[in-house]
Amino acid sequence: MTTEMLRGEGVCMRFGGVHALREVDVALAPGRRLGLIGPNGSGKTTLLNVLSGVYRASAGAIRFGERPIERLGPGARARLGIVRTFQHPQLAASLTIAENVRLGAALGRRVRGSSAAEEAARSEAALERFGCAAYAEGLPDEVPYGVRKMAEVARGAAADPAVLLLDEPAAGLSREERAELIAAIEAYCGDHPQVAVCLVEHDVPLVTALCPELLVLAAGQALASGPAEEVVRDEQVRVAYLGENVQVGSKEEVR
Ligand SMILES: Nc1ncnc2c1ncn2[C@@H]1O[C@H](COP(=O)(O)OP(=O)(O)OP(=O)(O)O)[C@@H](O)[C@H]1O
Repeated sequence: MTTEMLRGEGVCMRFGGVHALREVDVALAPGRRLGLIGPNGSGKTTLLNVLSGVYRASAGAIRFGERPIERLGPGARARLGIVRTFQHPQLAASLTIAENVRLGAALGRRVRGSSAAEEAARSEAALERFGCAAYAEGLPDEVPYGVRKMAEVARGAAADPAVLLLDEPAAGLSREERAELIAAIEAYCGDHPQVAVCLVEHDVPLVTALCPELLVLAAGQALASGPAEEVVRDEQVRVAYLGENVQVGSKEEVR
């Protein structure tokens, strides 16, 4: 089990004249559940991309434990156990849902040298947990959108990650599907207490039901971070993003 912390320090990302991230610090220690919130275009996806190696930061340091990993691409970072999911499922169209999830498990196998039997067990468990088992032999185009979204998370979970970065896994899901997803992520977290999870999500009651801590981005900058109850009361956060009536959610309320 990896016990390294993924850390971004002073992370900047520019796209031409757009400063998507400005001097953002983030630390994902083992077991941390961090909700990443903020207005549209505030830099949440960019931060996940920079942490997972999809983008190379314009400035700042990314470390995994003591090791600088800025130069590693997404594949190499995934092999270290830094795994991300995408808002729009990135499933291989020619592979079944089960085969897609097995790809995730195979990645975990390369990371940790686990056996083929362990890899198969992780795939089965992830398919079951994230409600995909009944659709396992379907192609992504043949299954409902909600199943594709769940399969995207299942594939990440099957990789046996040290750090799991989830980009809006609940976006576009029905109320029932969201409840199912929350229950599944919650159960996954309960069974994997060492995994650091960073969840990007606009629904604040949902994200705070799963994550006791929040990092708020606004215009690429960290506006606030800390315990969710404090962050949602923060005046700047309310003005920039939340408005007046947002409360933290409990797992029961969002079901
Ligand atoms: N590949 C890119 N090229 C140019 N600009 C980009 C690129 N990716 C992101 N941006 C810009 O960076 C800023 C942050 O975008 P990002 O997608 O990270 O925001 P976000 O907080 O995830 O938004 P949303 O909640 O809408 O998903 C935006 O101004 C966006 O247009």
